[in-house]
Amino acid sequence: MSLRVSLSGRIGRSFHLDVDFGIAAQGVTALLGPSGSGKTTVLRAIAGLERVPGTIRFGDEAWQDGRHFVPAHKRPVGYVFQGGGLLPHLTVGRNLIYAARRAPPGAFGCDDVVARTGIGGLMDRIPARLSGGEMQRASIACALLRQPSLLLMDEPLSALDSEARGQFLGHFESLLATLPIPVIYVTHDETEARRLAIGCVRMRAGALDPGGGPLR
Ligand SMILES: Nc1ncnc2c1ncn2[C@@H]1O[C@H](COP(=O)(O)OP(=O)(O)OP(=O)(O)O)[C@@H](O)[C@H]1O
Repeated sequence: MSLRVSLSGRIGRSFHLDVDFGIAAQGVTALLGPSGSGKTTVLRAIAGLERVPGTIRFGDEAWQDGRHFVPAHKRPVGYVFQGGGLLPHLTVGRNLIYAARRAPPGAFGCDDVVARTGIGGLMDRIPARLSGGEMQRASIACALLRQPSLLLMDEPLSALDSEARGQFLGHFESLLATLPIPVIYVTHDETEARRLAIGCVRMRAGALDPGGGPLR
């Protein structure tokens, strides 16, 4: 299902967000822009974690409009944060069970998700014993087991050094390309966006960047 986002309002004392864009029903869309341009705020608004005036529609459902605001826990959204989002006291396997137990029935089976993310050998590890790349793969697995209809990723590779990032990008490329749901991938790295995404939304200072153009 496609997503339509139209938001306009002030965040805090001085930041004004004003965006209007749609993304395709499938594939990866990069949300690109310099630091402080409002990318995370847009992602948080889509997830229902931030209230910004405007409308957000997913397929024929209104997640927010002038009258309704669907709370975060009722939006079928998976969210992968910069440093991962695993519960630190649980092993990877227990994190997966925890994520799956709280989810509705859906398209992503446990074996399929473990195979896609390549984390079969990590089940008994606690998050503190994972590398940055392993942490991100396990976080993606947890996000998918929550059976999202839309996956949001906020600079998932930013905590990795450049060597790990290079190694991980290839794996990530095939993982994201085969997901049957739309993905919004926040980054300020044009190369990363070009490798992973089929389209992009560019932001600058809280608005869409009119001079941004397509991925290059
Ligand atoms: N809850 C808030 N209260 C006040 N200001 C906020 C809030 N959330 C974000 N901001 C401000 O909004 C602006 C955009 O922040 P945001 O994190 O969305 O940018 P970003 O493009 O994701 O940046 P980065 O790439 O550095 O993560 C910043 O100036 C930030 O200080």
